[in-house]
Amino acid sequence: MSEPKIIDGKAFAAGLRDRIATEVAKLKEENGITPGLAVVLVGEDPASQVYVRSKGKQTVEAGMQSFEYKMPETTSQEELLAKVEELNNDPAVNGILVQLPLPKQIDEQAVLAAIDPAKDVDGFHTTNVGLLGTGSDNGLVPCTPLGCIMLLRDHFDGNLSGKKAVVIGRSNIVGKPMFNLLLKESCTVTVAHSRTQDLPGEVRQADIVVAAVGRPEMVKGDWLKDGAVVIDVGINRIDKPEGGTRLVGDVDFASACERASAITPVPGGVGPMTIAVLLANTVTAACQQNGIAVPKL
Ligand SMILES: Nc1nc(=O)c2c([nH]1)NC[C@@H]1CN(c3ccc(C(=O)N[C@@H](CCC(=O)O)C(=O)O)cc3)C=[N+]21
Repeated sequence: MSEPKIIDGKAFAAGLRDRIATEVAKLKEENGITPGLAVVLVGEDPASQVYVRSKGKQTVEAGMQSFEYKMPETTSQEELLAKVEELNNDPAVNGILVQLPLPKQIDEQAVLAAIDPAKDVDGFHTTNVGLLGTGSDNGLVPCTPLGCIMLLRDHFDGNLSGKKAVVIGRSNIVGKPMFNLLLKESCTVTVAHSRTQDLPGEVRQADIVVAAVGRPEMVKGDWLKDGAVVIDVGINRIDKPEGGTRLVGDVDFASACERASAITPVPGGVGPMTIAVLLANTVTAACQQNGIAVPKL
């Protein structure tokens, strides 16, 4: 194989944000609506604070309103549910994201269930999960998997039909919605996980490999079929031998480059797409709430 194409998620996300900004300007001008996104962060996790800050910055850059709520690590479930209820009832808020994971005294499912499905820009509410699972176009779709699909559609000029895809990982946040989205694109989809018997053998069949296991550099290049397209969802911070840390994906990038025809890097691949799609979902939510046709982004 020659060198693979590096799928530049960072550049794609920048283009997507430009298209979002154009749509937001139109919504303001033609409908008098400024979409608003509320992000709730419970606790002090430094990585989460970084993401929340970039979400806020990019929301404002796209011309939307950003509301940020920082709550202490000791917040009770009752207090967080009260905040969610307040945001559900706030007409300036079109999208609500409660940053995960939550502290252990809080039941994550109870909080996700409390978010108004129409404002659920993460797409984690069972109503939206069900809409995606039944092939509906009316729900809100989780940001990271939708970002992966956008990169794949772009790479394959919109046609994924009949491709064999393997999704590694079965989380509610990435693996399961990714399965549903690939199925909707008429791929033949296998979901592999920690109990899969012959993971390299499953991966070897795939035209498209989506790795979302959270294990640094687990997927090796010699598992891949020649010419496979690799989407690496992992973001793992590992120690460098010479000191300091670096980010790596769930795929061993160097060896994967010897087999893949295209691959997303880490950083600069799927990660930047996640926030750009969150902004897109906020526009979608604002349009759906106001009976306006959802723009194609
Ligand atoms: N309810 C909820 N929804 C989320 O969408 C959500 C969440 N909780 N909790 C935390 C994770 C993490 N997350 C990322 C967003 C952007 C990058 C990103 O932009 N990464 C860049 C830079 C990475 C870096 O330098 O740290 C990259 O991969 O190139 C990564 C990770 C959203 N999350």
